[in-house]
Amino acid sequence: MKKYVIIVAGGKGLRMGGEIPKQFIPVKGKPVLMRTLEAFYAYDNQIELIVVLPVAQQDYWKQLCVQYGFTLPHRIADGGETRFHSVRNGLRLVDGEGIVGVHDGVRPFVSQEVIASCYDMAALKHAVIPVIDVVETVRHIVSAEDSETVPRDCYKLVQTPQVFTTEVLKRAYAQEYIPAFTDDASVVEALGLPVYLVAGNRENIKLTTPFDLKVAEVLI
Ligand SMILES: Nc1ccn([C@@H]2O[C@H](COP(=O)(O)OP(=O)(O)OP(=O)(O)O)[C@@H](O)[C@H]2O)c(=O)n1
Ligand SMILES: C[C@](O)(CO)[C@H](O)COP(=O)(O)O
Repeated sequence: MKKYVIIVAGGKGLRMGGEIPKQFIPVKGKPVLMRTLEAFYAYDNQIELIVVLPVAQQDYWKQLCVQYGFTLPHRIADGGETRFHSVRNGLRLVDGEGIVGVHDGVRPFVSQEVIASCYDMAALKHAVIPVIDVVETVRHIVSAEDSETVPRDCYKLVQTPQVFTTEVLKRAYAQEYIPAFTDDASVVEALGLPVYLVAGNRENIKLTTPFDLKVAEVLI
């Protein structure tokens, strides 16, 4: 079955701050986004790579590709107002039937095992996401004076790639946007469909703050 991945890199990176958008920051000498694309190409060199970037950054990305000799074939879609809108723009370039993953451009440390298990299970279950255990105690906060410990086994941390049959993801993204759509699973669930969980890898962090960049330098 044909495979696609939509790599979303259309955000503003406000929590990271800095001069360069976080997806272009070099980690051990190579921009994060290139490392992310390479992870999917290493999994399957026939996978169709779709990169979502703000219109204003697309020329810069093309320059970086020349500068770094980056030649993996990929198509570019325009970033949108939210992650939801960026995914929807990327999905417009998915033209056939198959399996489509959505992955954050700023998660370069996804393992080959996790990519493979998400795509393998998606063919059977239609909607699959990787999750990891919560490793600290969790409190539910009502107010500064009113909070309580909750059972952490009832919660998981959600990663990407989130992988679906193309039919399911296209139907999901035809819905109206609501702010509760923070990932692709939440969009698919709004159709009333179940989402299947597989084990993620703990290194698959989302580079969100400057602290994460320090961790990234030691993960390579
Ligand atoms: N309009 C948007 C917003 C987010 N993303 C992408 O979704 C992923 C996860 O989002 P996050 O890490 O929260 O990125 P930003 O929205 O850029 O960060 P911030 O909230 O700090 O501005 C990132 O790869 C980001 O580029 C996107 O493609 N389009
Ligand atoms: C999609 C996601 O990476 C799953 O963990 C995450 O929700 C995106 O980050 P955001 O902070 O919600 O934009």
